[in-house]
Amino acid sequence: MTKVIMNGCNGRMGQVITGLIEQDETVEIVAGIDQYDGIKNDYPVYASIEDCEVEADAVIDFSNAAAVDGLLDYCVKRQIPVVLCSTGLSEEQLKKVEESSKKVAVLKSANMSLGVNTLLEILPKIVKILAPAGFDMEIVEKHHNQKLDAPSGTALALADCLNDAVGGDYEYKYDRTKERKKREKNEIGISAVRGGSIVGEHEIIFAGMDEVIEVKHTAYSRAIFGKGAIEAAKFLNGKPAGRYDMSDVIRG
Ligand SMILES: NC(=O)C1=CN([C@@H]2O[C@H](COP(=O)(O)OP(=O)(O)OC[C@H]3O[C@@H](n4cnc5c(N)ncnc54)[C@H](OP(=O)(O)O)[C@@H]3O)[C@@H](O)[C@H]2O)C=CC1
Ligand SMILES: O=C(O)C1=N[C@H](C(=O)O)C[C@H](O)C1
Repeated sequence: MTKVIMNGCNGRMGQVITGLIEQDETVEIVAGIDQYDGIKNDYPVYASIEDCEVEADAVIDFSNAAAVDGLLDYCVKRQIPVVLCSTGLSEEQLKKVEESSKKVAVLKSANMSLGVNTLLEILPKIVKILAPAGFDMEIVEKHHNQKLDAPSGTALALADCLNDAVGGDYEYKYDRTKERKKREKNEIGISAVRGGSIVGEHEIIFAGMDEVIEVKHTAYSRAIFGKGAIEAAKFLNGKPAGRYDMSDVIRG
């Protein structure tokens, strides 16, 4: 049995995970953390993680970037592995993730779905052929109108994946309105669309001379992220300090 603290338990993802865990006998939510107290859960809910002294094997976090510093301090202090899913982290916070992972097990992933993590595995092969052949690379992501961060964490992870595959010299372009000049070869354009209830779409466009390849992932429900996060919590249970990612979980 993996005992989980759900950080952000009353949010969209927190509630999806609460529902999924009710159907799974190998995992249990022993406490939730959320400032919003308008939802009745079958587990105790604390307004602040510092107040939670419940024994747990892992924390699953779907809250927001502002909550991440306190969360990492808590997990290091109490030696509880953490599945970190909130996006929009600053450079400083990313460094803190790295530092914290020297003291406790940290799995950080901007996208917990099998589909996106499979894309991250296969994209390098495509990029290594198309980028040297002169194809331009652009990413378009679409999300619901409640999302706080832009571009999405997944779009940035996809851009890093493309960039790393071809030597890391590409520049990310989020806005082309400020300058009047042609597109540079070493750019990866990243565009964010926000509207309605779109769960999440990520499209990678490889545009060459007279031909275009589009690789697209569409999330039709939040369950795909929830399932991945639960598997990640089970995987981290008992793991030593270190940095883990979804490829570790998928490969077992
Ligand atoms: N890695 C992945 O696969 C995915 C990542 N995400 C990311 O997860 C995060 C949450 O997404 P989503 O569930 O849609 O967002 P929601 O806003 O629906 O849920 C977040 C919840 O966390 C609460 N919260 C805010 N501050 C804290 C805090 N300090 N401690 C505990 N809880 C807090 C919020 O309360 P209040 O509303 O009062 O602020 C809210 O109830 C986002 O960063 C999103 O980008 C989302 C889906 C998939
Ligand atoms: O906020 C969301 O909803 C999502 N956020 C993640 C991101 O920023 O990439 C993952 C997913 O696309 C949904």
